[in-house]
Amino acid sequence: MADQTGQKPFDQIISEISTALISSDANHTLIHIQDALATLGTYCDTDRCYVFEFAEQVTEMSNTFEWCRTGISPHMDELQNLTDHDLPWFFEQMRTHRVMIVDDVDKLPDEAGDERAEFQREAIYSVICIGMVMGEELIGFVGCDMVDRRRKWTDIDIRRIRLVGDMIANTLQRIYAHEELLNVQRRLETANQLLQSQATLDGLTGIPNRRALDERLHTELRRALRHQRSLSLMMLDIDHFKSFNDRYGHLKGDEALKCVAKILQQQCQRSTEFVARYGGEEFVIIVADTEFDQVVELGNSIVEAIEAECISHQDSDISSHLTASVGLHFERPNVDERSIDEWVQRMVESADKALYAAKMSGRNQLVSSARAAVLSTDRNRH
Ligand SMILES: Nc1nc2c(ncn2[C@@H]2O[C@H](COP(=O)(O)OP(=O)(O)OP(=O)(O)O)[C@@H](O)[C@H]2O)c(=O)[nH]1
Repeated sequence: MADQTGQKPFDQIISEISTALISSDANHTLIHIQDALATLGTYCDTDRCYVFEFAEQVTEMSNTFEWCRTGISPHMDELQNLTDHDLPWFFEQMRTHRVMIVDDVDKLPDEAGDERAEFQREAIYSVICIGMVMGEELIGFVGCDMVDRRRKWTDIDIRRIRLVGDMIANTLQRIYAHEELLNVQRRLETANQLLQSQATLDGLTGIPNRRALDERLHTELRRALRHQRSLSLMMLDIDHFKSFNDRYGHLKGDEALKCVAKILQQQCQRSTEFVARYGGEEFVIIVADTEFDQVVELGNSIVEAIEAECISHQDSDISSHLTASVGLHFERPNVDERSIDEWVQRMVESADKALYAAKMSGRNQLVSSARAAVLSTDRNRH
């Protein structure tokens, strides 16, 4: 209800601002805090109203909101990061009593010399600061200044300032909680991304692992079936890697695996090509939508590039350098009653058989599944 001058009562306006604050977003929240200070300043007939927030366990403070009557100079910009070395008496008052009420700045005690000088610099005659408390913690204060005139602060002034202080403290608590929530959310997203990449990348070589391969193979098969395009799978296995490890040690073995992974990535840079570590000393290359001859060419150039890297392997009976064998399965999948899993299984088994044939027929070479079938028939014949 409005009074005789047509003004709404102070408590009613503050209650309206408080209601608006509860449902407002971050930007409007700041405007509503500013409105609350303006209402406080106007109703209490002060010259300046402001909020300071404490930091570093109430040893530092900054002016974060300020309202000034027309003609009164603002000081917010210069009142940042003030410490208890700058204003020791003031900090002590706030920490101990959580209020500071000064009717006459000239009558401040001797130990408040720094404070008196600061208030006089700002032409403040009377000042009042009421602490804002969150739980048990002093988080800041709401203050009012009288400029160029003295004033005896009344109980009504104190009640009004405290009311606005409580409302702002609750609002700041909500803002802090929201910011903290956003921070936690950001940290969770980063952790999730890391977990995701750790779950799909091989720890030693940094290339996709078997899990990633599985996903990609299913995706590529679906695409190949949909568009009636070819799909190839190459399984690569380092030759005599056990004897390499035995002669040069496991660490050198790890280095060799990293080197092979790097060669594979260099050789397979098209978007239709995908390289993964299958496990142990085995790697897999998926090649989508590429003709058989080109896939064979790519496979052969991988075999050559690995030997050309000249990683010494004195215990190999094929070459004095590390070599690898490749089994290739080329497929033009047709839509039939087979499930994707069955298609995947067929391709992997077939490439694996071809790899076995490559090993059996001398290593350091590529064998395709078609030739592997011929080789196995030959073997049966002998
Ligand atoms: N250094 C190292 N060695 C590995 C790793 N994973 C598997 N190996 C080794 O790879 C070797 C594979 O040996 P085998 O499966 O007997 O095959 P191979 O000696 O390569 O013989 P062929 O495949 O027939 O040419 C084993 O000695 C494994 O310990 C690894 O991450 N690091």
